[in-house]
Amino acid sequence: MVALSKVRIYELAKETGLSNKEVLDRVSELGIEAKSHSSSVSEGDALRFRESLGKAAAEKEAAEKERQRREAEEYERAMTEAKPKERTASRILPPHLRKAAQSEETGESAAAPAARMRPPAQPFRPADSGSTSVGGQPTPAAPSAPAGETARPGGPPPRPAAPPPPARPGGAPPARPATPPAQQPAAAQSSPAAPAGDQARPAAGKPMDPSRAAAIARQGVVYRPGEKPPQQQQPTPPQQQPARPAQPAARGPQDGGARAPQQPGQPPMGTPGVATSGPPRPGQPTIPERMLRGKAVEPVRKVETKLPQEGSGKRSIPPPLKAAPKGGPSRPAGGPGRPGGPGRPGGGPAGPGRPAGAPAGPGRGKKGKKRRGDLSPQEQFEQNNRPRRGRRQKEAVKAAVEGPVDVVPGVTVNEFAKAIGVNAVDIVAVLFRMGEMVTVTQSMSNDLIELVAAEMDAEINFVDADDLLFADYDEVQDDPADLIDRPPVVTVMGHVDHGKTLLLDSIRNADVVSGEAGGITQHIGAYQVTRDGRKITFIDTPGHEAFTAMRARGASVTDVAILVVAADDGVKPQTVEAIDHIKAADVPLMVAVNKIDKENADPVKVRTQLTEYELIAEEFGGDTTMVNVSAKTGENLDELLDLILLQADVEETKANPNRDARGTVIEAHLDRGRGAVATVLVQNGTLRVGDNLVAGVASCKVRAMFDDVGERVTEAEPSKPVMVLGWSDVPDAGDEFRVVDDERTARDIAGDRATRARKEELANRPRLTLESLGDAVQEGQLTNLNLVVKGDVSGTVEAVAAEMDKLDLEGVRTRIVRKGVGAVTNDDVVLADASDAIIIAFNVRPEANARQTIEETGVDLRQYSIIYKAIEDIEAAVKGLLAPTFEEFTVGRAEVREVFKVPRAGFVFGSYVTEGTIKRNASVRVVRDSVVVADDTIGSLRRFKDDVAEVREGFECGIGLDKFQDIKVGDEFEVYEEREVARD
Ligand SMILES: Nc1nc2c(ncn2[C@@H]2O[C@H](COP(=O)(O)OP(=O)(O)OP(=O)(O)O)[C@@H](O)[C@H]2O)c(=O)[nH]1
Repeated sequence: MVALSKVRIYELAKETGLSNKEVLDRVSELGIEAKSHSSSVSEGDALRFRESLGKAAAEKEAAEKERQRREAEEYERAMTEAKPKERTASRILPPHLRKAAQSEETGESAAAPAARMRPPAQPFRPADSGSTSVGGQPTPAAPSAPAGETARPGGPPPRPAAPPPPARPGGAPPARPATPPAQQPAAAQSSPAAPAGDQARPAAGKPMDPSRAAAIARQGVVYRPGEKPPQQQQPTPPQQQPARPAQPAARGPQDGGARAPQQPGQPPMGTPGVATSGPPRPGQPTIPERMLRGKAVEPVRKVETKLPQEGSGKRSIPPPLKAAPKGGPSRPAGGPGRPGGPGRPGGGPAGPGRPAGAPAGPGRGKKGKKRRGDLSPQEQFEQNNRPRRGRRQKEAVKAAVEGPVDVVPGVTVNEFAKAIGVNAVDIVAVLFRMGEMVTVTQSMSNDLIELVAAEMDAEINFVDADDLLFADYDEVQDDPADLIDRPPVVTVMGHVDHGKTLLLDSIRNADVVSGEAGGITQHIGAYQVTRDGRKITFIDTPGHEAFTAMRARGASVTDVAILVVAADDGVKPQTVEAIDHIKAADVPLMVAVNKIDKENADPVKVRTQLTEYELIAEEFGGDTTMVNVSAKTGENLDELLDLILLQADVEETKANPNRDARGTVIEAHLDRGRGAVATVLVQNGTLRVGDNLVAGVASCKVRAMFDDVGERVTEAEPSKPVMVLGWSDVPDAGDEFRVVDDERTARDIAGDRATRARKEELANRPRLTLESLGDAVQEGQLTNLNLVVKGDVSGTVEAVAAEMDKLDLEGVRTRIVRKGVGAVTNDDVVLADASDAIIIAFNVRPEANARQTIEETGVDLRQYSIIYKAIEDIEAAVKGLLAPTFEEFTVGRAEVREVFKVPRAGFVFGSYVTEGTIKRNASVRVVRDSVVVADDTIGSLRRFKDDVAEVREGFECGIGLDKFQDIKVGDEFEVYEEREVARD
């Protein structure tokens, strides 16, 4: 501490990085008298002033350090424990995606990514005011100055209360030795000497991403409001370094994690070559950045190689460097692995790059070292942040899973990403480039899945969910010894009134009359008759509609199709349709030429007509069995049955009764007394009472079974139709039923299917939107326009509701199904979905879960801030004249984590991009607690010290707004743009 009796204002300004005016204002607030920059205050007052700045920052930093330390540990542990692929997937998930992932994974794996998102071991250092840095003379760093020497730049001695070197910048005011620019490089170098551990402990107590604020602050981009950091020097922006820092090396510190602590006397911004141990520089990717870059192809390897650095600050300290080979231009030693190294040669010729002989930091990929070494930091930064195209994209988006991947149609982006071993964010990015805005929880169409797969070189097979579910069952081949003949299953089809029903009845009645079956005939959708001791199963719903409906559901139960053609009527349109369906199903066909008892019957003509459809009777030399019958008299019905059995012999209809049953629901209905009942046809295995079934979205524990004559049975062998009781719900005809292990499994599977079915239905259901209003009105489909109105204040809501009521919409009546104050809630969306309503939101936004439901349901949410605009839109929409061909799209969201005040530049809001992309000059709304509080433009966008055009999801940035400055931590920036949309 240097005791000074008097300190001038300008000295304090220089020391703290504030402008003279700001210092004056502050001392004035503290009741200290000072008129101008040359006024002096007592050392005691100066100390009060410094403390007023540094106290809060110091406490904050301490907390931040502790948190980051924990995160760094967690990160390392996670990286060590996690399997490569898991790491790949989770690491790069931003917080809001991590949350989704957490629901699917273990708490630990979900937590790991969180830690990974922040650069570890970065104590928060309030940015230096920049007064020195901005104008900082790019003094070449003392090339090979010994660490010790460099550590203490010759600059002015630290201020009295200066904290120990490594410690807190933002901390005590005294902490800042106002190091003259020229000496700062040396100061920075001192940092390597500091215990790596210190640095490795991330700072931060900020509940919200302190590392980000720290990173930004360290870069001298922004400052904490009201907490002017003590004279913390800014790391030199790479681009200002005389000698280009070798990027890979420059990244070392970060990668390594255990950074050399930053000395109070850190090099000022602008000082070339500084930054070795300092915060990440523009060109230096933060950990999340690196993760993103490395993710898809070799994410694990990349990170793993860096990890050692991170934690190796202590275990692999390379020997101090005298001089980097080739005078390594500013290869910042800062790597954790070289705490003792002469930190940074500020670009000096003898920059202590990698210690001689020291192995290249594991964190430096070959590529980085070779290809990026010649890039300036700025170039490298741009390369890091540019949209993934070309080589980088190619690397980044390749599927990590080799070989074909089974994909169930309708998978979400998250699920698909997991399946092919990439990060969901990559898929979102790929789709974004294709012009598709999707979120990770959204389902992908098959087309999109194929496109993404092609883009990422993933080989995929579309599979049915059930195929996967019951793959084990299906893989078990029946032992031929277990196979027995099963009754053929017959379906009757033909033109209307040609006698299908009578034929079925006659066959059955003949059978009943024959006494081969007892009990009272029950129409359960199918029945069995016996002929010469062999059974035949008839589906007793005639006509090809049922046959087709079943086929449409994937059911294939028919072994033989009987085409009924009335001999007195010949081939008719539905005869032809039936032929087509039977052929399409590739089912053996027999023709029953019916009504031969009638006088005008002409069976030969029928045969002749059928030849046109490639059905040549055997007696004509063809291979189609045709029998003349009379359903009325029963003539030749026995022959028909015999021929059916013959056909079955040819087809070899066999099954294995010694396994769990599977089959098809023939029909089902809700019975008043017995609940849901379904007739099922067992196609393989044996169904027993007590079995647990799942069919479509229904599950069943078989309570009881009845056969086609009403007899209670305890089991049903192959081809036996039985009515089953015990269903949770009414399954659909054509649903396949399977036996599963237990009731819970059955319920779960059915529930999953129901959810999936609902999603599919919603995805395919045309939603009422303002764009589709006109058409709906014109088609007479819409007479009531339901609206849900939400607003920020009740006055607005009432005004909107009143205006909507007054709308003259040409016969369409508006009906406000709900109005209220506050954010659009999930329930609002559910209500809108159920009532096919459009949501009008005035200055309010949907809550997170509501947003998700909107995505899932497709409910149209319209956000307005001007009432007449809403009225105009709805009026125009009803008239089918909705003019705007532009629609507003939210392109990104960012959460404000820190607010900084930059002298002469206003406020900068340290933010984390939670979704999409934040773009400079883009329109932005400030949303606070789901309420829009401002509409503005992004005036500045920075990554560290660099102005950038855009910042993507998962990255931190500093955002400046053109007008609105009253931003609070926790506010959300909703960046939007208007895009031309195709009108239906
Ligand atoms: N004479 C005679 N009449 C028959 C014969 N088969 C059916 N019919 C009569 O033809 C009419 C239609 O018979 P259905 O069995 O209802 O014909 P369908 O094909 O089931 O008719 P849809 O159910 O409307 O498609 C009835 O009046 C039957 O009595 C037959 O072999 N001889």
